[in-house]
Amino acid sequence: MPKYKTSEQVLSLMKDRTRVRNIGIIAHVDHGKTTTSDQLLAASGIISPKVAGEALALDYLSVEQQRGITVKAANVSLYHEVEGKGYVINLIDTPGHVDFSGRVTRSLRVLDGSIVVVDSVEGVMTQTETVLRQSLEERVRPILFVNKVDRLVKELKLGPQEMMQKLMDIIKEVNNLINIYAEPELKEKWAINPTLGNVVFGSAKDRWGFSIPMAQKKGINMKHVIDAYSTTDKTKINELASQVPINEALLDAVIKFVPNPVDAQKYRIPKIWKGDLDNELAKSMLNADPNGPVVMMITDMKVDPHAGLVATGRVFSGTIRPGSEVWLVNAKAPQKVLQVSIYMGQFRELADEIPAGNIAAVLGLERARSGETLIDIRYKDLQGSFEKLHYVSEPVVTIAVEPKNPKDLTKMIDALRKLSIEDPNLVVKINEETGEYLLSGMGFLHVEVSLQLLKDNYGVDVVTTPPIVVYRESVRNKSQVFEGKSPNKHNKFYISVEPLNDKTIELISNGTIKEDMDSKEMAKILRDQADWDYDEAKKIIAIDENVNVLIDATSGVQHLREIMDTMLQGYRLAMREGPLAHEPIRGVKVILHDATIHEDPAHRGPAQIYPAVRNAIFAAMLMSKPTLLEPLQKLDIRVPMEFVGNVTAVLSRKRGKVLNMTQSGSVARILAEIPVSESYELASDLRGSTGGRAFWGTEFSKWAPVPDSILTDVILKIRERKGLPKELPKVEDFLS
Ligand SMILES: Nc1nc2c(ncn2[C@@H]2O[C@H](COP(=O)(O)OP(=O)(O)OP(=O)(O)O)[C@@H](O)[C@H]2O)c(=O)[nH]1
Repeated sequence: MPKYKTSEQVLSLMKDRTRVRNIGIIAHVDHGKTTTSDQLLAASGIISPKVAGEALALDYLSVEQQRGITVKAANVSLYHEVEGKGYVINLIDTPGHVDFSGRVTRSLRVLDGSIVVVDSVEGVMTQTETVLRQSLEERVRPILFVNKVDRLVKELKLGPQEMMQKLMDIIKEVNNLINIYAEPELKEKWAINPTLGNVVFGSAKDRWGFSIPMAQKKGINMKHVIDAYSTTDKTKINELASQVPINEALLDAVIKFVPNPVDAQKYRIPKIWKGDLDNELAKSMLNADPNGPVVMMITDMKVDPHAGLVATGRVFSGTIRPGSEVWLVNAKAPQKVLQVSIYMGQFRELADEIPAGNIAAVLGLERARSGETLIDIRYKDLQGSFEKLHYVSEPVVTIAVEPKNPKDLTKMIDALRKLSIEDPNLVVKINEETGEYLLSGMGFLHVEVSLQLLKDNYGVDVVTTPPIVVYRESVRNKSQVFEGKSPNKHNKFYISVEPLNDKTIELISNGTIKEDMDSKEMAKILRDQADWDYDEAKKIIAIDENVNVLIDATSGVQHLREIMDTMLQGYRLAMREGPLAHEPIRGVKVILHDATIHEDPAHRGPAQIYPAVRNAIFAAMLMSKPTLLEPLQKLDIRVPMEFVGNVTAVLSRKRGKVLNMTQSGSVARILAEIPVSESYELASDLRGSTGGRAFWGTEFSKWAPVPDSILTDVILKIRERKGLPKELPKVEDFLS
């Protein structure tokens, strides 16, 4: 029977850090995360067990309900007893669709364990791999839940032996991924092993589940499962649900295998804290000390129509209370906490204090954004912050929006601002030339869902342009050195460009190389891992957000030091809008060889320096086989063998490429890549051509050059759309 607990009881338990677990449920889309969370919630006594499974309590946004997918990460604290001892489990629901993977990244930061849900029929899919990799990279320990075991009986009609075989295959695949992605010292320790009990088999929908030790203890085996599904009568299924309730199986495993915050922070802090590990802040975090200085990481921001901004995150050290004065490391601002609370589904329950190791909602931090580090104000001089959150996807689809009713403009701008605070992966910009509001997201679905939120939550109806895919500009050759002159002709920069190699791009994208790191350390990594010349690598003076680098190869140029900041700003501005189509530049190494700078500051202001730097970079780019890069999407498709031909036909019509194809039984698995620009109607085309028999997942794959055969056409179309002259840019445009 579920134990019903009040929020006070939960709060008091949170103070005993050995009784706390922070977990999330992660999975490929549709494998059953929400149904699973829901069963756990029902069992904790927060919603009635009768409606669990239908109410989908964590999917509380109406847009999610309409689409049946999880968009927001909702938090809830659960209560569970093992051997007479009570525990608090802070559960974060994470979205499965890849367009929302930014939220998965943020949720994982506050967790110590993850329940990886895998559909027993579909098995391990691309996003299972992605989320498991993210989990392991954050040192968040996985346990496995093989869900929808009923389908093995009802749909595949497997016998006990075949069922076990199928389940063991999934376990093998998961262990294989753990072996690839876990750090060496964790590979073995974190490998899953069904006989120990860190794998649960079950059906979330039918509310039963067991690990092997639990099944042995209760005398249940696969034959009982097959029996339960061999009649239309639900009695036996219900019996199973009361003998081996899913919540008991999963929460027992969580309490046994997910470390408590004190144990977890010992190995997680060295991984996620960027700063001295010997100072008081770090020491207190390593011990999850509730009496130490407050250190908290904010991973989620929500706009509450009544309460204002609600910041949610994990307290890693100290105890946060109303009145706590904290320093916001990124915003560089002091703020005062007004209220603290814990989550009970969509509601917040006020608390007097929340100690280290727990997840808290905090009011009063108007200047905080996702990713912010809060430090007790008395310790603000002890520098340090949490490692930046690395997102696996980038905003690649953009639409322009305007309010249906022009009177709603202010309302729309305010709503867009709030949406982008809540979802840092949603980028809102104004097109300076046209005055349009541009909304960029990680895919078509992400943008569509945001528009619906705009309507549902803020009452703003908008008209939009069709979605536009975002491109990047890059080069394929090394250029000669070009001279860029300032309008007054007194300042000159001599610059060449060349492509960065793939390894360098990877090191910058995954945060291994950062502008603010020690230049010798950076040079060493680039030399050892990316074939750089050490001396050249040491001269890198800027790395911009779109993955380009600037090298200062000059020597003894007079006055260069004085204009360095202006020049860097000019470089960054140039990288934001390239010469071909004003799309951001990516993967380019810019080398400054020489310069002449006017001695009088009056003649070398930004209005002179910016265009000079830009002209030299752009002229060099146009002479080094420039190209556009387009985002590609990875597809993982499962389809009955007889439809393989139809699927590949759809793919090839959309400039797609099959990367790999394997067969298991009568089902084919096709891994493919297609340009995002071709993916707009992919869903209906795939469904249409397979009679609805294909299922698939998508994921951002990479940036790749637009084929030469359509390059000019694509450039001209973008230029036209942006109101630029409808002709290809020429080198002369940038030479004076
Ligand atoms: N047969 C069967 N279906 C299930 C089971 N659990 C969940 N489902 C169904 O699978 C579908 C997806 O379940 P969700 O819980 O919404 O999946 P999710 O992973 O949360 O999906 P997103 O919210 O889109 O990320 C729903 O139609 C569920 O009813 C199960 O144990 N057996």
